[in-house]
Amino acid sequence: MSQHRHPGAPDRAGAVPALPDLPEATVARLPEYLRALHNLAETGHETISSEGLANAAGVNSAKLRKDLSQLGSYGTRGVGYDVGLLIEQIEYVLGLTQRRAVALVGVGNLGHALAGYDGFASRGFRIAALLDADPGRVGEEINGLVVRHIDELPRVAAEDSIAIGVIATPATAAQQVADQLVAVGVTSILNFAPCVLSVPSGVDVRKVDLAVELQILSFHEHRKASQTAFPTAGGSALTALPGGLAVTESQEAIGT
Ligand SMILES: NC(=O)c1ccc[n+]([C@@H]2O[C@H](COP(=O)([O-])OP(=O)(O)OC[C@H]3O[C@@H](n4cnc5c(N)ncnc54)[C@H](O)[C@@H]3O)[C@@H](O)[C@H]2O)c1
Repeated sequence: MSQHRHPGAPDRAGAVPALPDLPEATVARLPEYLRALHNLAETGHETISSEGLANAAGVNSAKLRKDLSQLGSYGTRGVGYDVGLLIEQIEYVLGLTQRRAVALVGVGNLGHALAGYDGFASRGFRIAALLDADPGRVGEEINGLVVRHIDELPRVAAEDSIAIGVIATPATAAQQVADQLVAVGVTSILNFAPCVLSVPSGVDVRKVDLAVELQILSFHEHRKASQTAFPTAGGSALTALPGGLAVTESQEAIGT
């Protein structure tokens, strides 16, 4: 089967038909495919097999084929996927054909690191504004951008067509900042503060929490240690849980 354009690609008149409703897990893997494809393109690859792309992206090849088939991309038997075309298709689906302007609110330790990171531009994002409530930070220049006071958000949002707001304030201020972003029309928020935000329907919030990732790894470390610490005699080892519970090795300690 040959590769063809995504069914949701713009028609000749420029109208944008509805995109397919992709599973969240597929959407989460598309940026991994895109990163791998850009690396392949940079190293001179024009085509790539599904196995090759799956390896480069660190996913299972059957899953990759299923994900890409949902974009209308099947590759060509014996040849694989056209790297350039697939980049175009994924960038189209992810809405990366236009550079989206990002406002970063909270320019402390984390905000400084994010504002100074050059990698966003190559992935389709432009940090357009840095905002903070601390007058001591206002006026500071980072990576060519001057930190402005959060009170200027309405003007900044109008001038720079802010599409995405990034919150890097303490958790105590995050809800207020989210409300301010929503009030100026921002409908996508990336929240680094360790708290749950309440937003109206139609506003998408993604949360990044490295501590949660570490806790998940801690669980796996704990689980591996429990498996080696209690060798099985006759098939199933007993692991003590707080509260006098016990589970066999074959059960999950969390989520059963
Ligand atoms: N997600 C992660 O993995 C991760 C990692 C590190 C830190 N964090 C979180 O990121 C946030 C920032 O951490 P940090 O170490 O940079 O803190 P920080 O105290 O150095 O910086 C916070 C900044 O937010 C500003 N601020 C406070 N209230 C504000 C408001 N209402 N409007 C605009 N700006 C406001 C402060 O003036 C300050 O400059 C915290 O919530 C922290 O828990 C998350």
